[in-house]
Amino acid sequence: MQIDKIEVQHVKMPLVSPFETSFGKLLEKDFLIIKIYSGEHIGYGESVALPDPTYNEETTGTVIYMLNEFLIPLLLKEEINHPDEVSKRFAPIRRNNMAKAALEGAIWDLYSKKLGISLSKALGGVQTSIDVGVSIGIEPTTEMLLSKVDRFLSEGYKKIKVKIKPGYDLEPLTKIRQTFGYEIPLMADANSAYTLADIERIKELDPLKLMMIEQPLAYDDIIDHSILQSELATPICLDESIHSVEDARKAIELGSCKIINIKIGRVGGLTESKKIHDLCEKHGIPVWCGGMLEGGIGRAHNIAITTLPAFTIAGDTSASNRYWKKDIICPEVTLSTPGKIDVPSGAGIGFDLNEEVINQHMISKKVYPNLSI
Ligand SMILES: O=C(O)CCC(=O)C1=CC=C[C@@H](O)[C@@H]1C(=O)O
Ligand SMILES: [Mg+2]
Repeated sequence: MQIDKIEVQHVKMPLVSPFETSFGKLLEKDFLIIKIYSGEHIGYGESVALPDPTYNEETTGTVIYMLNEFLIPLLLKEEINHPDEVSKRFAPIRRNNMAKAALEGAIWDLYSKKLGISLSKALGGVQTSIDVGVSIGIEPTTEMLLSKVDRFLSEGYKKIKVKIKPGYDLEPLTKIRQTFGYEIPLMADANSAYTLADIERIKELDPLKLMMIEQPLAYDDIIDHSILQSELATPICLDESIHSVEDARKAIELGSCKIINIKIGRVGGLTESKKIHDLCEKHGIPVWCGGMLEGGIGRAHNIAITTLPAFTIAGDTSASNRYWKKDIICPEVTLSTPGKIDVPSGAGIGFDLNEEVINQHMISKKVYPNLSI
């Protein structure tokens, strides 16, 4: 695939409502749109890094730096024939997975557009519509939390994920169970807010019969999680600790989790996501696609990977209007039937870009001509 030029657009969009986790509050999201031009086709990618290094070590700023100094020059060095070659080409560069995934995602989109097939099909996806859930931040009051749960349940979302932290855990979750019952698919995400010293407190959540508790312990741990999982009835789902198929293998071998959340950006791209999916499928570990409050391009990539068979649990990929007044793609992502998103059948990600929205929120744009041509 010949690359004619690469464009990186930096946009900043306000969220429809603040999103608070155990590590901070987000009012807007700044992110990068990657466009890779090749003949008559353009492949689209999105950097999902947050503005601050609080979820992981990357930020939009570090992604810009890595793209500029290392990854784009490496990508342009020699022709790529298949998207799987991108992660191999980037392998000498340590971590910076979200920067790598942003470019690799655009190459996957380009590749499937050149073949005239959907990204889902190019990845080996089988589902034509996917179950989706919603992630709810730490809310200022229990009433506000309950009203959000109520709204999202009425929209049919198939998984309600609630952010927790010490002091904001048992009580709000119990209130949700008392109000909506034990049938609703409820889980909690702690974003590493606890340590093993909190084991008794975490075990108090077991009677709530949560689908899972996501990343209760340190962002870089799989040892303590294995100890916790051996004492906890609730399945642990790892998010922050899994950066590669190797991490997943070790976590599965240690018994650190029973479920894995795959975020394309966190693991360095779609090729690695597929590898983690395949490994989990082999070991009977269900997976689901985590979200990073993506704009429409990232959302479209999430939809495509979720069509693989072991994605048996609804992911975080909610409709565009969960986060945006107007998304950067057209059509926007909507629920086709309650709690479901139809997988687009058009070539590549299957969505066009809404350039008007992008231009309205654009902070800067950089163009990289392929000087080797
Ligand atoms: O709806 C989404 O995109 C998921 C939002 C979400 O839960 C998260 C986004 C970004 C960082 C974290 O706070 C978090 C997560 O840990 O899964
Ligand atoms: Mg998480």
